[in-house]
Amino acid sequence: MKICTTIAEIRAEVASYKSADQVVALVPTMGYLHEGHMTLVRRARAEGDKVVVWIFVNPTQFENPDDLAKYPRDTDRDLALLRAEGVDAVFLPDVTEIYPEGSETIVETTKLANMLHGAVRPGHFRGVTTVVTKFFNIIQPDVAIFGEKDYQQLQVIRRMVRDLHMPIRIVGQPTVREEDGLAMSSRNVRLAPEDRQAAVVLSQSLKAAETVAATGTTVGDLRRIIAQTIAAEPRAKLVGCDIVAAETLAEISGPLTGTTAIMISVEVGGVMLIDQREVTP
Ligand SMILES: Nc1ncnc2c1ncn2[C@@H]1O[C@H](COP(=O)(O)OP(=O)(O)OP(=O)(O)O)[C@@H](O)[C@H]1O
Ligand SMILES: CC(C)(CO)[C@@H](O)C(=O)[O-]
Ligand code: BAL
Repeated sequence: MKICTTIAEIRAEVASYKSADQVVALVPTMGYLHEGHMTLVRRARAEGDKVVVWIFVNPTQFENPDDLAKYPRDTDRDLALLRAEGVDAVFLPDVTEIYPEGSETIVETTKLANMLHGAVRPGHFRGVTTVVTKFFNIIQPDVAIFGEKDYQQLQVIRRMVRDLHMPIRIVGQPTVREEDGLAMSSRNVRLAPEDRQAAVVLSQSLKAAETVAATGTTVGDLRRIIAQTIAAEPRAKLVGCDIVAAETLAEISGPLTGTTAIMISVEVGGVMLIDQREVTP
C-alpha cells in the first residue's frame, strides 16, 4: 500500500494507474476508521480497479473549534486496517499542503449547503465542498464513495459534481450500525457509557417513524413521533429534525406521498450525533 503525504506523490501514483487504463475509486474520510468506512472501501473495490483512500481532518468544515480539537485520530491503526483491506494508496496530507498560506477560494452549493443540517452548522458544507473539490482535482478519481449516513452531504456532493461538470461518478453506500441500531460514527468513542446507551434513541425514533409511515401518515405526525421518542430519553436533546423529499431535500408538508428523508441531529452528553432514514408511505 502506497502512503502519500504530498500532492506530487499521490498525483504520480494515480498517474501510474491511469496510464494502465485502470479505473480509480476514491473513499474520502476523516480517519479513525470503523466498519462503516470499511464497507465504503469494499464498495470502492467493486467499483474500480484501484482503491485510493484519503484521511484528512478538514479544519474548514468544523464550525466549532472544540469539536475539531477533540476529533479522534489514530493513523497507525487506520493504516493497518486499510492495508488489511488491500487498499492501493492512502493520501494523508498536512493541513498546510491542502491549505497553503494565502488560500482563499471556496466552493459552495449556495442553497443546499445552508438549509437543514447546514443551518445548524453554518459554513460546514462549504468546508466540505471546498475540500472535496481540492481532493477531486488532486486525485482525479473516476468514482467516489460516500456514506448515506451523512445524507445531506451526499446530496450536496451530487449537486456540486453536477453543477461544476466534474467527470466523477458519486456512489452512496448504506449506513452500517452497531448491534443495538446506533449508526457507527467516529464520534461515538466520545460517548460516556450511559450516553452510549442513551444514543440508541436516535435509531429507535427513526424506526418508530418508519413503522408509522408505512401505514400512511403526515409530516406533522412523523415530527411528533421523533420528538416524543427523543424526549423520553433525558440524556438526549433533539437539535434538528428535517423531514424532506428524498434526494432533492425539498420542503414537504401534509400527507406523505413519496419517498421521504428524515434527518435528525441529537446531542447526547455534549456529542452531536446524526442519523437518517428514507421512509415510504
Ligand atoms: N456508519 C456508517 N456507515 C456507512 N458509511 C459511513 C458510516 N459512518 C460514516 N460513513 C461515511 O464515511 C465517510 C467518512 O466519514 P467520516 O470520516 O466523517 O466518519 P464518521 O464516522 O461519519 O465520523 P463523524 O460522523 O464522527 O465525523 C463519509 O462518506 C460517511 O458518510
Ligand atoms: C467528505 C469528508 C471526508 C470531507 O472532509 C467528510 O465530510 C466526511 O468524512 O464525511
Ligand atoms: N461525516 C461528517 C463530517 C463532519 O461531521 O464534520
